[in-house]
Amino acid sequence: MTEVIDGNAVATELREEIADRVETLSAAGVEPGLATVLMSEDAASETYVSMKQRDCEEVGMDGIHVELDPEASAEELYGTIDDLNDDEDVHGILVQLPVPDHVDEREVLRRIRPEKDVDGFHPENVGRLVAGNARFKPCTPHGIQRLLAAHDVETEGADAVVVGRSDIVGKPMANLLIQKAPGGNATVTVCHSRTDDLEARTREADIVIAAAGIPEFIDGSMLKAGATVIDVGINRVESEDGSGTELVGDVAYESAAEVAGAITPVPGGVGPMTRAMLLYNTLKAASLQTGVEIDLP
Ligand SMILES: Nc1nc2c(c(=O)[nH]1)N[C@@H](CN(C=O)c1ccc(C(=O)N[C@@H](CCC(=O)O)C(=O)O)cc1)CN2
Repeated sequence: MTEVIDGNAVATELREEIADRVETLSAAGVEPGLATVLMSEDAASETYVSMKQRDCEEVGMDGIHVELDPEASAEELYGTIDDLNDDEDVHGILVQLPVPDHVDEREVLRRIRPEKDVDGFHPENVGRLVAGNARFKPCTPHGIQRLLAAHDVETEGADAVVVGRSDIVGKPMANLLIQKAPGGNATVTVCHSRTDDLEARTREADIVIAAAGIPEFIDGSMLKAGATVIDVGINRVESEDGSGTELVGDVAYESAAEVAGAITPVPGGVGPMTRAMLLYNTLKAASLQTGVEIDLP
């Protein structure tokens, strides 16, 4: 029987533990604050940001939301980041990606103070992660590590294939999986659009992380029997009956579930964990910035 890895369930448990730590900080006079910045009219980005704000409310964090016109200048966005960097009540800053083409994304990520960079995308935080001394692990790969642990999927000695090499998921995921640390010690292959014979690699893998951004790219014929399959894709496509749109992952779920030992659904798999790890990083940021120690969950 294929095990369904329920991200909503694991995220709910983690949120409860985070809410408990928020109370501890609050008793010490610290209210963790997360600022989200949206410079886009993309419906998906708007949804993700409002979900993040709702999550803050649920765990008792202070959610601050700034919305900028997508036509506004890059300088206006940089000014907003500078103000949030200087605001003592803001412990974490997240600029929802992607930003408009006229804005230099690298400059945006460099501009956020590394201590408030709860995405873990600032070059200093990327360097720390690669060196095995992460301040903030990027939310999606960290969430995947937590999901694997929650379902007792052993990474040590496992052959893992990461399909996708983005800065947000593929690269940090591969880095976390090779680290000499719990949730690491895997042998990792990173595949991408120029990889020859992708199937030959995925068929050898104990763990497949699909983060290519291509709807239903990985199917059952590409998997080893019993493999753990983690689907990072969130693609909105026309529904088969033509009645509207639906969300599908990078994995063809039905066909993959016939072969896999364990698999994440879309929605309800990796997405909720990405958001839960953002709360985790904000909690950690608040603790580090104020010197109030807590037991991170
Ligand atoms: N600054 C950042 N921007 C973006 C990131 C990021 O980590 N930091 N990641 C992605 C999108 N993303 C986070 O913002 C994200 C995507 C999806 C979900 C989620 O909860 N998905 C739900 C379904 C939601 C729906 O109904 O549409 C699920 O999978 O169950 C959370 C976060 C790009 N940008």
